[in-house]
Amino acid sequence: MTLLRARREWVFFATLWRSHPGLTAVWWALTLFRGILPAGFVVAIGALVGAVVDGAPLTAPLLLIGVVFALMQLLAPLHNQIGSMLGEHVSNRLHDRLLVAAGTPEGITHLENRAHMDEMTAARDFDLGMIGPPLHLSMSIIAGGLVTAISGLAQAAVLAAYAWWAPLLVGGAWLSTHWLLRESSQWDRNTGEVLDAQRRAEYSYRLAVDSPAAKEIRLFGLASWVTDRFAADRRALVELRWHATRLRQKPMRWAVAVLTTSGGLLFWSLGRDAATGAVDLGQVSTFAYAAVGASALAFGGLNWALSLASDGVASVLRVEATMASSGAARSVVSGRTTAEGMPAAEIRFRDVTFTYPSMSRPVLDGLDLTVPAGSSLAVVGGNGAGKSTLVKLLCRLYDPVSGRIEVDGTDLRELDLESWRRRTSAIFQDFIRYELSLKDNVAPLDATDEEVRQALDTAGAADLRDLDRILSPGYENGTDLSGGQWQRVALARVLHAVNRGAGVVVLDEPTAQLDVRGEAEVFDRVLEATRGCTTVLISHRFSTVRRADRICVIDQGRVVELGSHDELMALGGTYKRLFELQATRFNEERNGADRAS
Ligand SMILES: Nc1ncnc2c1ncn2[C@@H]1O[C@H](COP(=O)(O)OP(=O)(O)OP(=O)(O)O)[C@@H](O)[C@H]1O
Repeated sequence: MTLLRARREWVFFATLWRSHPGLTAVWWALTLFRGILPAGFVVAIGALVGAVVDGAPLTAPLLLIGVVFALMQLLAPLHNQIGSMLGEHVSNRLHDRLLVAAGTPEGITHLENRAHMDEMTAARDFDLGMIGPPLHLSMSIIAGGLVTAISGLAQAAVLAAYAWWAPLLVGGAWLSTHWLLRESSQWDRNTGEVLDAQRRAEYSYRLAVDSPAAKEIRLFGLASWVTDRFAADRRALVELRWHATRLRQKPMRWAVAVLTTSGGLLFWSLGRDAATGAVDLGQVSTFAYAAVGASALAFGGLNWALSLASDGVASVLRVEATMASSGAARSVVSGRTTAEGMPAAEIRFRDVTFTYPSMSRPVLDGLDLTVPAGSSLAVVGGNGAGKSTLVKLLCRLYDPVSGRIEVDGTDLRELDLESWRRRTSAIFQDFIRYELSLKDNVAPLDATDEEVRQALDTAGAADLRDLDRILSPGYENGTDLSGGQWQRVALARVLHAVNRGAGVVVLDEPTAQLDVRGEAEVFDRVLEATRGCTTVLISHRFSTVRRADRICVIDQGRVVELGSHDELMALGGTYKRLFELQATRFNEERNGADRAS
């Protein structure tokens, strides 16, 4: 029983039941009923032939044949409909569980780790039709297989009325063919090869049909390249499945030989008994039809659709288990101390070292840094220096590998994560452009129109007034914004959180897409609105950076310079060099523009 319970198929059927017991009960009842109908049909045929031979009334057998025949025709579409509804229920339930499983871990490592991503790919695609039919369609293929199996068994049972050995002969042949062809009904879709092809196919598909990549794809003439990649990956998937589930020649020959021999023996015996009069003509008809019907078991029964569907369900459940137990996914664990009002004194990075799980070299390597509460700190450094990583640690999307981040002397890991995240607000370099209304883009959770407008005004987006307008041209009355407008909306999101009580503000390249005048104006307003907050600003624009109370330069995972703009200029180090380089460029460009005009 334990072995049975561990089987994917068992888990699949148990999931059906848990998703909708009522529909599952009806689906099983119809499966059973449709399965035994063919046995009723062969018995009715025998009764009709017997009545003709005996000259008995034909009404009852004819009526029976009519009823059975009508039921066989009517129940199939009804069964498919119920199976389809049940499939929808199950996939909705599994999608819900998958979203919860993926969204529950506090950190984001699980979404970046190869092993977890493999599991997520397998789980997420269970219903997308990328490698097999979606669940609502699979249900009728699975039902078809079960009906064939039950009908074969029922007709084999009818054969028991002829001879005790007849069902054993048919059953033995069936078991042999299934054993011989066992490889053809199985496909391990969770191999790295399959999952990579699946992920690539899905990605190529999205590149081709989603709008973000549309411009580049056209401009670089990549349309057919993307289509070809998609076609190749799909073909690879189909081929992988074909190789796994195709009927193999040698076992197939053996299966045919076994079936021919067992069928030959049965019909030879039936013919001999009919000739000697041991069985009458009606019985011969019944047993002959039953023998043919039972042999359908040989190739029918449980099929690849069940294997695929069970695999998909098992993947979702496995993801749940991984998310609940995996060290990587749960590495960020909430503490208990409330972060209300923090920081009152300072945030301090103490000897912090951090390495991404997929990398061998640390990004931050013994970094020490103190940010006084209520002050602003700008972080500068070359590309890949670790600036964004620093603020991701501050937001506790990851935890340091060693060292600690302290808020007023308390390790960040000891703070209640929810209250710390309420205290923190951030705009990341790759901020999200939600395909939602303007209001939801600024304040996805509850907020008054007035609050949203105020945040938009401060972020320099006062011209965006229609809060209900969806920011995607794909919707009725939807629209799109320019890059700079989007950035102002994302800034408004941060400012709204500040208005709601966030005291730590992370601004990762907040003005990269604003024009020069807009940048100065918006940034002044943002500084004003976040006065009193502890602000960490990352920017390559020194005109923005110099406004911060203090500036730190990061190199090789450590702070190499720290001080105010004037202090760092006086120091004459990296900051001064970078600042002057940018200022010279800016002046050259401006002079060029002046001369041109
Ligand atoms: N999720 C990740 N997984 C693995 N490596 C990562 C990840 N994110 C960043 N890195 C690597 O960490 C290093 C630091 O990245 P980070 O984004 O912190 O740099 P940055 O200083 O913000 O750079 P930029 O100025 O280009 O934005 C880079 O080498 C990058 O390749």
